[in-house]
Amino acid sequence: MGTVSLNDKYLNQFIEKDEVIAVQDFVKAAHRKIHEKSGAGAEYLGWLDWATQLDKDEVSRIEETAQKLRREAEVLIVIGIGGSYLGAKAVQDLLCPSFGLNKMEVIYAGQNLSGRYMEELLSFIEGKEVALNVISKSGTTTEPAIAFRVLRAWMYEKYGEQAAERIIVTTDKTEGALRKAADATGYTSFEIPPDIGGRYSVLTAVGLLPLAVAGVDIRALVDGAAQAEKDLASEDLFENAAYLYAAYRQILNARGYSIEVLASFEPAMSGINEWWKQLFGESEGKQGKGIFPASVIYSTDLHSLGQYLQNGRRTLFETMISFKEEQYQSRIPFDQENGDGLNYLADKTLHEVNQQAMNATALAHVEGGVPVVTIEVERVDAFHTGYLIYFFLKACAMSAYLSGVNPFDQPGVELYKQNMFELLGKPGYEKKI
Ligand SMILES: O=P(O)(O)OC[C@H]1O[C@H](O)[C@H](O)[C@@H](O)[C@@H]1O
Repeated sequence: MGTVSLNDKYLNQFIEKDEVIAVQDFVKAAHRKIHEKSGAGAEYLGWLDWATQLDKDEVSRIEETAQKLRREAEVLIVIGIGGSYLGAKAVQDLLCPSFGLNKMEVIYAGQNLSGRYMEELLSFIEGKEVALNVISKSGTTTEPAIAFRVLRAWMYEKYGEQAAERIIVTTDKTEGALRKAADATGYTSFEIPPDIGGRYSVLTAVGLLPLAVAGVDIRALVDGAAQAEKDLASEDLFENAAYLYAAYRQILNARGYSIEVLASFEPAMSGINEWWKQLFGESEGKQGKGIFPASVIYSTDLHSLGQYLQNGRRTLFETMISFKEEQYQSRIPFDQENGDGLNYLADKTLHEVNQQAMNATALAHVEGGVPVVTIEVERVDAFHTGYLIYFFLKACAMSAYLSGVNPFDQPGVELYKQNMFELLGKPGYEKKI
């Protein structure tokens, strides 16, 4: 079965093979850091073989809980921020129908502090059967904690003590306020492994429970990641597409291409774009280094940011995601009048036209001085999505180590929190502003 591969035909005029060969030794050294767990942040490498090690009983428990929630609720509100929601939302966006065909709605809260968002969400759930899945590894993040407080009050108002049956907690095994709440109230709970950081956690209960509720085949998702784990285990970057992608990124970065634009021709990829931005942005953006992760959805953005990509500052490179298989057969009809002049496309599928839009865009951008690398994904399904996720996790760890930073911490996220606590008068935070 074809899976996920790298196509570098548009890169050849930007990168010589010798340059790639020259980074091979660095890749091997970073590979050892990952596989021998000897690099910075090595205590967060639990994701590396998670998919093959995952306890199948835990998957069954997730599926049973999901079935119960699907029976008892019409809406699941997933409360979380960053790595505690982006992965589930990404996979849901990609695999579930775009237009409300799902019987069970899975929606998100706690990823912002907008009063408007909360008010509209509360009106939306009025009169509906609701369940909550509150997700926070630390159990102390302010945004989801506030959302949980508001929504938990709503749940107890509606269901009384029975509300506890409809609240699922996903958090650390022993630490944090959420773990205490789960232990004290008897909420059903799932553990986030201590050796898997938030942005690497989509294949744990963090992502799997909401996705199972949304109707995603979570076993196939995990199987895809397990396949990638096997396929992407070589230290040789010519045999490991994730490492080759990481090497290309760093070679380009060293030449001043410091912005990477992840481009898809499939609107359902917008969630993956956001997940990918957190993964690479938090992993690499430190010590004054890092490739800035940006994203576009085409054709939409060909008619807005496309101009910049074509003719703006030449500091960006583009990573295009292409889905090879034609899974949807929507065709352009023949029209007798041909008033719009589109009969030359009659009987072609939208997929065919979209593929040509992609080829045309890549050619144009290369001509405009933008290096383009393509990640080809065989088809859109749970298996290939799991594979793609693991591909990016492994590439990200490699790329961060190649640039000399710890892929698994995010020290810079703390400063705004400190300032916010000071401004809001949180006990224990001295005024410096
Ligand atoms: O799961 P939590 O502990 O609530 O953390 C949620 C998010 O918090 C911060 O934003 C971190 O920078 C992220 O890496 C993390 O994913």
